[in-house]
Amino acid sequence: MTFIICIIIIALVAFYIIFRQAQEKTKYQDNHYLENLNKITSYFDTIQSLNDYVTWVHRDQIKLEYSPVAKFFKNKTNFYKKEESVRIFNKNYYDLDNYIIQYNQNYVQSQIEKLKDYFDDIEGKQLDHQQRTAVITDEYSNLIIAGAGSGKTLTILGKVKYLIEQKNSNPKDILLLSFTKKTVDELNERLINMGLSVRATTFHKLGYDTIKEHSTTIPALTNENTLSNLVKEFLSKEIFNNEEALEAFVVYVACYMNIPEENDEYDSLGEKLDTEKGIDFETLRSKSETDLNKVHKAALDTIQGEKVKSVEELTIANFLYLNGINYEYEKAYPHETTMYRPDFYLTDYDIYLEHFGVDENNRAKWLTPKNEEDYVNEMELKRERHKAHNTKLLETYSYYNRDKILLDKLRNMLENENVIFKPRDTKQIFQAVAHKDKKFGKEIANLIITFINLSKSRQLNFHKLTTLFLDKKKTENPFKQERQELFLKFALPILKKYNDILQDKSEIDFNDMINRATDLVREQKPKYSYKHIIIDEYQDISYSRFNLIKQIREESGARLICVGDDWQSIYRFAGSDISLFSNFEKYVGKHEQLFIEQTYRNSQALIDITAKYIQKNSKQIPKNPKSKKEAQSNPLLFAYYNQDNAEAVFVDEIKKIKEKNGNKPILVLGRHAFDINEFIQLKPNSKIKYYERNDKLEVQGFEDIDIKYITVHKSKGLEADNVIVLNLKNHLLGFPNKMTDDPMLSLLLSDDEEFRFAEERRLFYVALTRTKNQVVLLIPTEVSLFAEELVKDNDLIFDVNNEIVRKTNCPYCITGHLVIRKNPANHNQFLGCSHYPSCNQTFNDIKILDNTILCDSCKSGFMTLRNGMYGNFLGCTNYPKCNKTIKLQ
Ligand SMILES: Nc1ncnc2c1ncn2[C@@H]1O[C@H](COP(=O)(O)OP(=O)(O)OP(=O)(O)O)[C@@H](O)[C@H]1O
Repeated sequence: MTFIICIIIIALVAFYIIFRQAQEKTKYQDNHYLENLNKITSYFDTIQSLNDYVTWVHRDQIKLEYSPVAKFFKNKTNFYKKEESVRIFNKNYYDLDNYIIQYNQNYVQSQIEKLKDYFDDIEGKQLDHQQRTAVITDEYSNLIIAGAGSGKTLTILGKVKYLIEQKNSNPKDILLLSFTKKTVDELNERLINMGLSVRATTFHKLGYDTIKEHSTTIPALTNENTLSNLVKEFLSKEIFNNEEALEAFVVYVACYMNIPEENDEYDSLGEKLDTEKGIDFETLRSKSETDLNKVHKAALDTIQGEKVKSVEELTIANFLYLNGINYEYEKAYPHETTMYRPDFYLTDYDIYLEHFGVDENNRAKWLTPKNEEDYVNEMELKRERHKAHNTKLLETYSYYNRDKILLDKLRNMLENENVIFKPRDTKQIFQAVAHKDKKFGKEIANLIITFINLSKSRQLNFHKLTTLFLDKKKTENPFKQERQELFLKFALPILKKYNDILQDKSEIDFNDMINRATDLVREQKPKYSYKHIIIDEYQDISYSRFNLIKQIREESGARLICVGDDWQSIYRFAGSDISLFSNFEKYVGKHEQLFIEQTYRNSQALIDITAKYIQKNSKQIPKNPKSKKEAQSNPLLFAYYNQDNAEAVFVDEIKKIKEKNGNKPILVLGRHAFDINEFIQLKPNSKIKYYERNDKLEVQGFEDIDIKYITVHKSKGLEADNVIVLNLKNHLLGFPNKMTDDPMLSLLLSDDEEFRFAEERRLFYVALTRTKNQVVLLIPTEVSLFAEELVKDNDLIFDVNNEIVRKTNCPYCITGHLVIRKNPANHNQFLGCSHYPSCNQTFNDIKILDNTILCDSCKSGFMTLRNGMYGNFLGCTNYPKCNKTIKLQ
């Protein structure tokens, strides 16, 4: 029995084995299987034969091509024993992304080694490692992020040369683009010298050529001043025929142009005052009522009219005036003998108005604890005074600014007191003001131009802009909403008029040209042979230019190489949008990011300062620029001047540069073209002469030095042995120019630029990085925020003798400094704050300037010499409120 069972089992096993073998045989001879196995071989051939940088597009093509094979062999580990290749395939295919990453890294490295000698001589220079990597790396989209003076142009030339000579590219298949005629000319000159037949072109030429080729009608390009002339014309004449625009314009300038910010937004009162400096604080009432000035002239000994001390006060004063509510500013409170001047007195209602710098918890955190305590006590005292004399006091607070509800609150409060609003005729106000102040509202002209350029670049017409605004409206605060609404009421008619004019004349502007070209490419889908599109100065890209390139790529499948420096993006006014750079991924998807950080122009000492300075805005891409260049001396120098000695100081700086550097060229840079005028005397024997025709500055006694004067915008891409930067002034039109960063623009930019003066900071960075040696900053009495910041952040690099470092700061507002003043009544000298009247801190003892010791107990007084029973000692100027003393040996 057992035997029989054994036989059966053996037979079953034998049968099973034979069955399995037969099954295996058919399995391995199955055509489908064999086909797929063959494809594995072809897959490996493809992988083995890769001999170029592999883009993700190419990689995905491979993946797609072999996906049926992959599906077939997925999880089929039982094939592994017989066919090792299936195992290897499964491993490789499902890890292809990493495989290609590794492959590309090896490829770049092997090319670097193989082509060492080749890259040792590009235009006679040895490319550095990052430059070589950038040249060889050839993803479908590439962003090469460079530092100033890091050889962007050399890298681009190296790339073109490499593609043609090493990768057999046809020169016609390379589209090389730059923004200005100047940079294109420079590229072409160098390409010719290198014997390369690729030619660079501007975006405009590309747009124009596209239209010429694909359209039957070729419109004329409008004069570049058409828009600015129209804006000027509209604001000075036509606005009077458009009631709604006129009303909006006056209200905007009066109450909305400057945005009040909560004191807590700043580290100190002084920082707020510094930021607001340059704003015209003369009230609308004073500007439109000439009689008022006469009264003021007599009473307050001022010819400057009614000037207030802060943005909030200006907003309140103008709001009252526009609504026909009579007021007196800082009128002495009549019920007491002590001097108390409430901010506003509403004459027809016997109401006082005070704006207090506190938050919702009655705190003034921007002051030192001691000063805060005094401030809050003072507020309480004011309230008690009004209670005692039974006078009505209305209060507004700094925190209203944070929620942007200052004017709303004010309106409610006044209505509750039955104050009657009798809005004045804005046309009359405008005419009166414009008659007296020819510049009234003119600062807005440039903002309107930028606004129109940006909206045209984004192809936002009248309708789309209104929709966009309504969309954003939901998220904006009431003040900003109102502000935008007003702005659009006068900006949109200008935009409409501009488009109408162009249409009537059958003209287009640069933005139209690019947009039209984009539409043509989209509609007609022309065949392009481009394999590479290289964009120089990519940080200046606008939305419309980007779209044109995107469209051309869709038709050509060309690889994109964008080379730029986001730290140097300075053409927002012409429509450029930095988020196309900083959010590259969002616009192009997968891409390779490369850096070139070795700087050949500036010294390491200068880079340390400038890199720290620009990266304070955390939205700038972090970089680690390096230089092998040692500074000969301080890389940054400060030279102070005033109205009377401007010419002499300028000439003296030229002399000093010559003593140090001989006759090497000097580049003088202004924030605005007119900045140089301050140094040129309007008399025949002026020592400085400026020839606009060729940007030449002739300085008496130094005719043998090549000195050029241009604006920082024009200096982009240039370098010089020495650089002088003018107009480091804290003013609306200083450096920073405070008009360029208006929130109206963020409506049109893809990404809000929240950092204060972000565009101007980049502009200043461009100015600082033009030099091969030193930068001299010419600083007038009102020191620019940027110059102050450099001093504050880099105190070690400046001479201790430097005037700015020796200043004694005011302990109340922190950034003001103490200056000697004279009491007109008794002629006694005392110390006052340079921020007076906005900061009215004083000290009687002027010796504080000779030996400044800030009290470490209250931090708001200074230690001064006192006589006591037991001899001399130092005591705090805040005694008796502060008892701090220091014994003297
Ligand atoms: N690999 C290199 N070796 C030596 N010098 C170099 C190298 N690369 C660039 N340079 C030099 O560095 C200087 C700066 O180069 P370039 O003007 O091309 O810089 P950039 O990046 O365009 O500067 P920026 O953006 O500030 O205008 C030039 O004098 C250039 O010749």
